[in-house]
Amino acid sequence: MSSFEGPLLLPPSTSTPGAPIRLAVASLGAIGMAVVEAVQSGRLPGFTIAAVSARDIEAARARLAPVAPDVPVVPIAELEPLADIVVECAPAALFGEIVGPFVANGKKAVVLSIGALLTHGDLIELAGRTGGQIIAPSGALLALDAVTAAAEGTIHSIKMITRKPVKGLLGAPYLEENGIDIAAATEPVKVFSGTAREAAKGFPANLNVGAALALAGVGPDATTIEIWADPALTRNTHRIEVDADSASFSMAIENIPSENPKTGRITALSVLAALRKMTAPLRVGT
Ligand SMILES: NC(=O)C1=CN([C@@H]2O[C@H](COP(=O)(O)OP(=O)(O)OC[C@H]3O[C@@H](n4cnc5c(N)ncnc54)[C@H](OP(=O)(O)O)[C@@H]3O)[C@@H](O)[C@H]2O)C=CC1
Ligand SMILES: O=C([O-])CC(=O)C(=O)O
Repeated sequence: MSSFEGPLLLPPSTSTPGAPIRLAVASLGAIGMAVVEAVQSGRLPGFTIAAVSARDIEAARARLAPVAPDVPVVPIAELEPLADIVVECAPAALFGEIVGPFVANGKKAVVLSIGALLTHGDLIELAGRTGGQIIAPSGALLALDAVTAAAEGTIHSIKMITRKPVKGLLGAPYLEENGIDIAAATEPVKVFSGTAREAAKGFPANLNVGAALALAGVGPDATTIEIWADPALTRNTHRIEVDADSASFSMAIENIPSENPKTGRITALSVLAALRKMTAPLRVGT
């Protein structure tokens, strides 16, 4: 259930026709900073960074200074009036606080903490009532185009096997709650096998891709996830295996970590691609 308890069903606010689409970025970690840098460098024509939120406002101002010195850094609660779309790329616990005001006002939210969507169904319903939209880009995963297409028919089974370097999994609540110590692992260790719902709860900062796969396909209780800690790996790898009445496919991605070892570099690029598709005269892929 969402913690958001703000105003409901306000009329959508409109931006001036022809004006750039105003983005709010919450927060300024590996993904947020990469998005800000790309927009500021002109890689995404038609968009502007209107505001950013951060835990440490002064530190964020210092980080922005070389690329976006004029962009205001404000508390999360002040973002919505300043922007048309929010890019949610903060810790999952802040999801409702960030996304709620935008969808309540009929606006779009591009969300990365997709695991949090499994407990914020109310915000999806709210967006349905206000005309807002929650957009979950492919992020660090691949093949969601084929999974959504297959889900229009019947998917018999869907599974993801994730293998990460040890530092891509350290600190996950599931490991701590179950006394699983991977810090000294010298060979691959299977640390989890279960549903996407259980994986999202146990690995909230490490496995948003499992929730994305579940939401694209057959839901969090029918999607199976296996997680391995592999000390020999340098990349976060995800392999998905789908058996459907339209096709069978298996695909894998090897993500080069960003400055945050839990997060693949491709994730921020996926946000840019999703934003670009919103206004592009040609859209490729579902
Ligand atoms: N959908 C997908 O495929 C993927 C999703 N993700 C998810 O995207 C989200 C962002 O990832 P990433 O950029 O790598 O994360 P980072 O840890 O790099 O950044 C998170 C940012 O949030 C800030 N923050 C922490 N607490 C607060 C607070 N109370 N108020 C405001 N800001 C706060 C942090 O500030 P500080 O540095 O001061 O702590 C940091 O700047 C995460 O939920 C992650 O799990 C990541 C990868 C792939
Ligand atoms: O899903 C996530 O949160 C991050 C991830 O696995 C990746 O970047 O490869």
